[in-house]
Amino acid sequence: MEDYAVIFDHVSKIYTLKSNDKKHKGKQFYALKDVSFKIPVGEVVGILGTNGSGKSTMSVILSGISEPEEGKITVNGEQALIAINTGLNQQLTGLENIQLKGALLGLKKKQVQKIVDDVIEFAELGDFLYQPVKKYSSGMKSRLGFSINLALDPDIIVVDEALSVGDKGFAKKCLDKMTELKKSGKTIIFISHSLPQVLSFCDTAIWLEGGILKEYGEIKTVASHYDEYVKELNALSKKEQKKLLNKKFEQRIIKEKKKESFLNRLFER
Ligand SMILES: Nc1ncnc2c1ncn2[C@@H]1O[C@H](COP(=O)(O)OP(=O)(O)OP(=O)(O)O)[C@@H](O)[C@H]1O
Repeated sequence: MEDYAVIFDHVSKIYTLKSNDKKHKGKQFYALKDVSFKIPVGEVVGILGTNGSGKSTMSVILSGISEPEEGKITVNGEQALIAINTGLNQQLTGLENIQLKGALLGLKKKQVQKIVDDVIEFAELGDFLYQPVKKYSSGMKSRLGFSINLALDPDIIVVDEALSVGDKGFAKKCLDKMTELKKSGKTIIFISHSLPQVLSFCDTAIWLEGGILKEYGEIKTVASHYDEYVKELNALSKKEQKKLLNKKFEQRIIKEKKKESFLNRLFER
């Protein structure tokens, strides 16, 4: 088991629909349904899937922010999520955010100072480090979040679209850093809408569709199947696409339990 960084064993995540449509509002549905896989230590895995397929849900579960309703997750090592929205406190300055994170993790003063030094060097925020985060651009927030989480030196790194914001120069710097971490044997789970980025960076891929795991395997194979699927989907008219997606979504809604019939109860006895 130690050979695996992450094990998902029949994991399901259930959300309540917030939709305005009266038919479904308040009903529960599967954001992830019965997902099982094992990620070996040191593997770099891409998560692929169209909009709403469950990628971000997977990232919050993988990083321990949210718990699944069904199934079991085993994580061997410290994990960290690097995302656009990294849960930074908007009222606090960049520096105070680092200190807060350090305090929450129970780090010593020296360890916190090391993180501050690393962030100053990597995030290139200059004097903004002493400004409230609410004054930051989205690129700056992502730089701060990325740098803090990297400075914590986690064993398992979950990257959720964070590399797609900010300027090209910083995105390249992040990608270089990720490549360095990949070489050092870290387990990386990479969520991105960009198929070329996933293809060039990952060893394997998990393809999610409608909350279900469609495929997990060698990157080139999964990426080509996914690409074929997206092309087929895009070839449909907008009306057909909508109809298909609605139909697929209906299948994720949890139907209310049917009332146990008198006959069923009779036969169970
Ligand atoms: N907190 C929440 N409460 C209710 N529904 C949610 C919540 N978070 C996500 N969802 C819904 O769960 C489904 C899966 O969403 P998720 O964000 O995981 O998909 P995704 O693959 O990351 O999509 P995208 O590529 O558009 O970011 C979607 O239908 C989404 O609307």
